Amino acid sequence: MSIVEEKWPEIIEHLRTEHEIMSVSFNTWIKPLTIYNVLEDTIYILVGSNASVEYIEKKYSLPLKVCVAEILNQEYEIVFVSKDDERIKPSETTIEEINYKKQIQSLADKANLKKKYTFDTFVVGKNNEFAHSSSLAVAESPGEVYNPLFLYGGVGLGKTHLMHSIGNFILEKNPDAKVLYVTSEAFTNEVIEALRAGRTSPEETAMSRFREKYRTIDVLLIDDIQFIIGKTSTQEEFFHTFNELYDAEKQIIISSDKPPKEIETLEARLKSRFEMGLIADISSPDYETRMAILKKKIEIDNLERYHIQNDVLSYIASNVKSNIRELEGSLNKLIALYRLGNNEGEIDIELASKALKDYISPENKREVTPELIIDIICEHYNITVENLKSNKRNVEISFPRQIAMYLIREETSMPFKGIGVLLGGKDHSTVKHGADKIAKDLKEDETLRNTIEILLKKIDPS
Ligand SMILES: Nc1ncnc2c1ncn2[C@@H]1O[C@H](COP(=O)(O)OP(=O)(O)OP(=O)(O)O)[C@@H](O)[C@H]1O
Repeated sequence: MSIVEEKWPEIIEHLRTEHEIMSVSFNTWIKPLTIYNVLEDTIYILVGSNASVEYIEKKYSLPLKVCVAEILNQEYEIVFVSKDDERIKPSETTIEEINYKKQIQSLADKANLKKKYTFDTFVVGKNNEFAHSSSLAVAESPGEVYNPLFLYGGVGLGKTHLMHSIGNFILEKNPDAKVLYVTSEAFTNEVIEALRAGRTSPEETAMSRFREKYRTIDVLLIDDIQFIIGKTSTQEEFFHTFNELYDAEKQIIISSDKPPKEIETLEARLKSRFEMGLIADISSPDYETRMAILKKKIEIDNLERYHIQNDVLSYIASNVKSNIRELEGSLNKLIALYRLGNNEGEIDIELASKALKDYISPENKREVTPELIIDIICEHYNITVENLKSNKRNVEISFPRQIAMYLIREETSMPFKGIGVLLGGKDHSTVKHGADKIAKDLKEDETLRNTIEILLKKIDPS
């Protein structure tokens, strides 16, 4: 049973309470809905024979999408289908294809790979063509051509996307390959945990399990290596992992914000290892590439129905220049604003300029604002901003929320009261308690210190 099916009763209950759906409506429209299938980021929902797909789509598609994201912490497209819909009468081959896709999906989950990041969805421009072709070569012949492959470039320019594309490509061609994508934060935290467990248990089983896990991999992708730098024990562990994998001709792919020689605190022996393979950089995209990326995103996310005109896209592409994550964020914000305004009229430049307000400051320089901190925390923990601002108490949400309280307080001059308002109406004492708790835990908890250090570098990379 997929996680979506497992959580379905909770999702519709959440929909019922959040949207105050009357029981007659709930029983007529929502209760009979069943999950037909979940493929990648799309949930196919079967509508009962007495209901109209169009009606349910119009009325409940968006609220349901939001509830799914809130409960599962992941966004899905929702597609309603009726029993006689062509899409659910698969031929023999499509059943096979579906099963194959499901198998690949579960392998990708194990490898920590996001299925949406593939070479097909990556737009190639002058800024990234070398990194792209090197990545493709590595994906086609892992361990054979460029080892290690070292990708570097500024924030939000597609390094992670390319790494996942390599991993997904390899798994698609060879489902038996042992692929593992890991951020250097996760790697560091695993080292810290294994060392801690080793100190309390004499057999040091945690450390040997850690080594066993990392040294039996065929393809190791390690993202944002700059964050392990300066931590002796982690560098040491990484050095040994690297050597073992390299000697066994296993593929290693590393990303960083700088080339190895410019990472000052990187140990010389690691620097020279990284320089043994191929180093490829990604720079900021030019205008044409930015336009192509916006168009690709419209295609992938099925946003054609908003009929966004070229002049509006061009306005976004001309103003958001140096970070593709922000380019995508501007488009999402534009659509969110349009929906909030009851979808009236056309999406025009005036609306686009409102959407861009948070993304560009006068000199196109990024300021450390509370909103930026919230965006970074949500992305880091893979949760939605709505969830962060909600009143949910589960630790997956409440912990990042407390981190937000702490970091906004530390990094901006916003008072507790203002932070509370920004975080969905929390009161002064809740915010103070959250921020104080993180400050206190930081003194004892090395893993938390590592995480906060990384978040701070993401907030202000300079
Ligand atoms: N060439 C591209 N084509 C399509 N989408 C892209 C491209 N480059 C980046 N993106 C998108 O931009 C967003 C940010 O990219 P990504 O997370 O890969 O950046 P990054 O370089 O790893 O950033 P960070 O330094 O923060 O780790 C992602 O949603 C990604 O899909």
